Amino acid sequence: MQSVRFPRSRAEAIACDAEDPLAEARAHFNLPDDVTYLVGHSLGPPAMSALEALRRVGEHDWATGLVGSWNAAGWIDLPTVVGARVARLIGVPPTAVSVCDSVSINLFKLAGALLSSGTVARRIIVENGEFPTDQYILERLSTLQQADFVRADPGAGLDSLSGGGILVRSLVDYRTAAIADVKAVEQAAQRQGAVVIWDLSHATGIVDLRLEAWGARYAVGCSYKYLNGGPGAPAFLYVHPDHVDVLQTPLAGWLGHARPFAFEPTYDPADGVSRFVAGTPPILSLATFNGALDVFDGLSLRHLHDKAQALGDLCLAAFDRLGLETSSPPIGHPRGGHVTLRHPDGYAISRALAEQGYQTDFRPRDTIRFGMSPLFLRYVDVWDMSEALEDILLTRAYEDPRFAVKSKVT
Ligand SMILES: Cc1ncc(COP(=O)(O)O)c(C=O)c1O
Ligand SMILES: Nc1c(O)cccc1C(=O)C[C@H](N)C(=O)O
Repeated sequence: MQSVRFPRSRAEAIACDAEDPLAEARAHFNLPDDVTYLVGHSLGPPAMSALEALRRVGEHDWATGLVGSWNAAGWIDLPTVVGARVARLIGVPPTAVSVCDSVSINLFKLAGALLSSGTVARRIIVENGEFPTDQYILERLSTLQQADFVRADPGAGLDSLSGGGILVRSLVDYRTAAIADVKAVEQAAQRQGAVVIWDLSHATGIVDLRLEAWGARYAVGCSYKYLNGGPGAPAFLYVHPDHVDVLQTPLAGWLGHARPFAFEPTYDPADGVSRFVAGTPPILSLATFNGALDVFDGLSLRHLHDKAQALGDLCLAAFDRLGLETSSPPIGHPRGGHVTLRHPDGYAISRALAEQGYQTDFRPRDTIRFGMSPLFLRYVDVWDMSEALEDILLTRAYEDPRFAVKSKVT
């Protein structure tokens, strides 16, 4: 599976970088010299092409083109134009994706539309341990729509599907980076007359997704992690074209209307997944995200995933050597783009690492996440980080009281 050697020394790590078929992608980014960025699983850094798009949309399209840019710069079509680019990365037809709103809102719209479609039992199943917004949004939606809400144990969502319903599942777990077997879950769900909405937030741009081939019909996901769309960039929503016509979004906004500029008093849904665009898109963010996607042109998701996997294995080997515990799939086993380290002093250790320029993040109660974004991270970065980690643990530098003070965003 991996096209790279496993480095056993710093020199070998440097040699791996020299042979890396993705090495040139790093030149698309302009990261600060004193930072090793291991948080691409939370907020991807800006590619130069994203910053250029942001400048262009602000200084040219908005400043000069003014309102005419809705037509001249194609703003009005951006949700579907950018959607087609995302579609390639998740393995679905180009017309099957709209870029709009946040993951939270897209989940609400999609699950709400399915609940009222009459095509599936009025029951939503979410596993405990799913990303909190998924749990909150779906529980509230169930209350609003008077549907059953079922909380399943982690990994047991499928067991709750007899009788049908809507299972919401992350393709890559936000804590452990474990990857779901989409094809198997879809087959099991479809056997029971149930449907699955996939949350692709931690999967898009890092896993070689083939959603259509795997039988997946519905998904949502964000753009600001491995796709590097920028903070607050709009999310996306996928519905397979064979299943979209029966869906009515509960947020029937004018830009999801078949003829928005006819200004008709009653709602008539647009064709296809465009009906899920509710109100005016955040054009500055959407254009920036469009620019960010240039980096993926001509790149193979397979290569990206293989490199993330190899970097993660290197990191896990260091944890092993240091006697540290992980909750991520072990060396050689498929996982998403990050690896975890579990330690009772996890927060303080992540702060101590940050002070040396190694940025990671922390999730309660004891988990540090190390993002392995393959577009800009080098083998030598992971090697050096593991040496810094070893030093922090040996000297107990993390016990400095400064590192106990929690910041608002961790
Ligand atoms: C799996 C998952 N779903 C949803 C979200 C949140 O989505 P949003 O803030 O776009 O609603 C995140 C991260 O923020 C996430 O990791
Ligand atoms: N979406 C975020 C935000 O608005 C602020 C800070 C972090 C985030 C994140 O992306 C968290 C992330 N989804 C996670 O996996 O924890």
